[in-house]
Amino acid sequence: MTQYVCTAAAMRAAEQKLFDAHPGTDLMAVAAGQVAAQARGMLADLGCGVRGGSVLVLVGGGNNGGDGLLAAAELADEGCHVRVCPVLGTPHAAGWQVALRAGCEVVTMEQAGQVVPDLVIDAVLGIGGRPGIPDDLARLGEQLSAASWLAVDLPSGLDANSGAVTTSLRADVTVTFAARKWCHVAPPAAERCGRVDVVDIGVEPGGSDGVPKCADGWTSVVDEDDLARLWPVPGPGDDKYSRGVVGMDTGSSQYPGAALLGTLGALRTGAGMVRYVGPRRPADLVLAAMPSVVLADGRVQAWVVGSGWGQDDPAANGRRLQQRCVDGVPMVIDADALSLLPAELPDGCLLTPHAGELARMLGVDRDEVRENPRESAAEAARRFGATVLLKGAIQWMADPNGHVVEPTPSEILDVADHPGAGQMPAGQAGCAAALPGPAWTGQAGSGDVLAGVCGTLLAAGVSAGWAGLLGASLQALTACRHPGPWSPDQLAGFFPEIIGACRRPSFP
Ligand SMILES: NC(=O)C1=CN([C@@H]2O[C@H](COP(=O)(O)OP(=O)(O)OC[C@H]3O[C@@H](n4cnc5c(N)ncnc54)[C@H](O)[C@@H]3O)[C@@H](O)[C@H]2O)[C@@H](O)CC1
Repeated sequence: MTQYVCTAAAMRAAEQKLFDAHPGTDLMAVAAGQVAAQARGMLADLGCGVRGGSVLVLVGGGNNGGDGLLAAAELADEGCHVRVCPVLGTPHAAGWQVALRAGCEVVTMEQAGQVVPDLVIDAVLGIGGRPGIPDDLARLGEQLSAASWLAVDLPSGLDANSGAVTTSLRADVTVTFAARKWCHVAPPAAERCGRVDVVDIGVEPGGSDGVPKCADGWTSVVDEDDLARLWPVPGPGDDKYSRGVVGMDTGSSQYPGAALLGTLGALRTGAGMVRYVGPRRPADLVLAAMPSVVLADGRVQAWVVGSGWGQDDPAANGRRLQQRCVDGVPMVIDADALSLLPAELPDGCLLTPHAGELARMLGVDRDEVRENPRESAAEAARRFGATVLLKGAIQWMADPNGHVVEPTPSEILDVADHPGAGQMPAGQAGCAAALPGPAWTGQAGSGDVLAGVCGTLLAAGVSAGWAGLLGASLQALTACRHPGPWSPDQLAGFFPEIIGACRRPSFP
């Protein structure tokens, strides 16, 4: 099911809403109970159990430390040998008293580094943490690396609102509250979180009106289950036409590689047929590399245009784009075609700019797009009347109405998975994010491949919004499964394996 990812501010607002509705709620006690439950499970998995186990709780000066102290007290009450170690600021006063009363032993950082416990609970910094940790804490983390680590809310030092990393602790398991934060899903931070368990503490996702909206910091982020559920798979009655014919009008004599990469993206993700209609040089290369590609013009269910056109002859590019608009089928409009958009596009088009291209489309500075990616994508979608997938570390999809209301998980579940999979419910405008991938995918040619993948999805009848989200998520997931500097064409070579595996019922 599509997951919601929230910002730290959104989480605080949701907590506040709960406090306003139910004054006096002791959320920290509930959160601590969940932390203690996780610790019990981890100690059982380690074979020592709570009574025979040893736990070290690293405690910060805020509420995250308070969670850790109350969890420490619960475990000590149950006979666990618990040491608490204040590492930053002054510990939460009430939590400290409770932990001491329960018999927790207080140790300094130096003492903590001398004995490796079964389990370390990292309750130093949570959503209130600024990125990075002091050197002595990083050293302690290394000294105790042989222990199992449980992070409360997030490994200390990560930024709740991004996948960026500086110095941080690492966890085998992270227990977080109500919803994932960006550091739990976006690499490379996500790799430091271990397994992330989202637990219910009574805080409901959503802003003041109870609806989880991008504008309030709640984003639907595609996950592997969505890929498994929504990727179009041919049935026994399908043929190449019903699966979808993708027309590629990409590449140029100067940039023939874009034609090859996009066509590869389309072929490796299930297009029934790919027609390539670009210039002679790329056409020869495409056919030599992919003999199933048809070079003749003809009926298509979606066009992919713009990748590798070059910018030498905008007038010719404009005519090229116009020619493809005439068919009236959905199009993926990429790269050099993005600056030439006509006043009216066919229904169901997907624009795939990166930040620089989106800045040019909107006539704003690139930094403005970088600082407000979601809003910029929404503005472009509204202005150009097409769905926008803004490429980057977090890939935002915005629908043409420029609204930021999202399909709810139940609405997503209702869609048939082929064809027409993932149609957004009528009247619902969407803004959501693709599953984030590693930074390795930020390389020349990735966008060309992605355009072809999205072309296959559009041709299969998937809506533009979901085509962008699923295409970008497939590329991210493939790069996660094959970490390292694989080139875009090599990653495209793994697409069939990833799609095949995720469609298997046993896929986790
Ligand atoms: N608001 C609530 O009622 C709830 C909060 N909960 C917990 O509270 C946490 C948030 O608590 P806080 O807002 O107190 O924030 P944190 O406990 O995450 O940290 C805030 C404290 O750390 C200091 N600090 C931040 N970054 C630092 C850095 N890089 N180096 C040194 N010091 C740094 C700040 O000055 C502040 O004193 C959540 O992550 C969660 O664990 C849970 O108990 C659920 C309920």
